[in-house]
Amino acid sequence: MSDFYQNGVITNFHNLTHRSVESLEKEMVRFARKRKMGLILPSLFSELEGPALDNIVNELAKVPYLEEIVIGLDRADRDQFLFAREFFSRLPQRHRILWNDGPRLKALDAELDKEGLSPSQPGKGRNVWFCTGYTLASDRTQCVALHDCDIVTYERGMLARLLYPLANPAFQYEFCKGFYARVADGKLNGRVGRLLVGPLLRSLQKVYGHSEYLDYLSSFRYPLSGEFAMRTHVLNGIKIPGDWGLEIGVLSEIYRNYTTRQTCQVEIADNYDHKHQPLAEDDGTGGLKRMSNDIVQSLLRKLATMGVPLTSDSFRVLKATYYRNALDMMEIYNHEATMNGLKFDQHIEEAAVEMFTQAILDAGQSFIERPNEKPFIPSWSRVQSAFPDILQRIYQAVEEDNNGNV
Ligand SMILES: O=C(O)[C@H](O)COP(=O)(O)O
Repeated sequence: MSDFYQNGVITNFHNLTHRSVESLEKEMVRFARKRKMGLILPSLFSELEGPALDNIVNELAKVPYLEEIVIGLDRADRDQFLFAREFFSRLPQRHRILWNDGPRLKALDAELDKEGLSPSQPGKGRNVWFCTGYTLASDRTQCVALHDCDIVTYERGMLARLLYPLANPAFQYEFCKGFYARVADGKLNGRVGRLLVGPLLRSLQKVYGHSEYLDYLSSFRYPLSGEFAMRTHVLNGIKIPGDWGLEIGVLSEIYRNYTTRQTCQVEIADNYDHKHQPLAEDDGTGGLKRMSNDIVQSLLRKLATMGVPLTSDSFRVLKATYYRNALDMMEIYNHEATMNGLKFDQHIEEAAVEMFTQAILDAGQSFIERPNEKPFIPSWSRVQSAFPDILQRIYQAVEEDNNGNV
């Protein structure tokens, strides 16, 4: 059983009673009469061939309260898209697949690009962005959740818990973030969350001074979790980074647009495991090195927008402060692992910290050299002012891809 600690910044929902999924779903079905619910699944075609997604789809097929499922499919050719249509056809809920690499969506993307409104670099952020556009166009839901497709420990109670705070009409929340402990195979996982983001947030406060924004980010127990949910109208006004800074970027946008009383986090699972990426970029996706660089850049760019003066000298101080903090945290995790009878490999952990230290310097350097690079993807409200019919056209393209000839 979890504790019932509240940090005083945002609301924390814990799993105190291990309430059954059936009991939660019964209530969710009732809520769905007033607040219809959707789900966005950003996916790579390769995930359709992996072990996790098959189980996720089987679990989702049993969910009785979902109005719509929007699947963003990246890196799929025509045959793979047709395979995906078949793969997801067992879902009884209304569902649509966005074939991001297909000719219809690519043509729309090219039009947006001419106005500088396209999320140029491919990645999860871009995939999610198009799915949010479709969700707004479809206009069938009042709240929408999002989760990754590589969760090997998925069970549908995670989704019910994630959506509950938004679905309950008696609650005032606009945004909800999932948290859990990433413990699997007898060890602590979540290397970037544990060894980069946690100590970096503390170090930023030390180097640049106290900030309510950093307090807010630090109050999330798993700021990098890919599981979050919001009221659908929130999607209109948020600008997200197109890369691995997506999760932190979304938290920052929520901070800018809503009060902390409208923000909550919920414990969604007892244990969680997912696909692990290598530290360095030897698998073509950039590994944790690219991920950490994107995350640090997203944080730095946000701090700059808040008037924090970022200089090369301060990055060197930040690097040294982070390194000390990270080693201290590592020792704490070592003790945590030992007491819980888990393995702890100090060499692997320290190698990760060294890589993250370099990522901080590299991200700082990129920020100084190219302050305008990696801009946020524009909000849908801006895109609609340039292309008033864009949402209908995305909707139409997706309908044709899903129901017609491709
Ligand atoms: O959450 C994280 O820190 C990253 O996604 C890496 O996770 P992993 O260490 O569990 O692979």
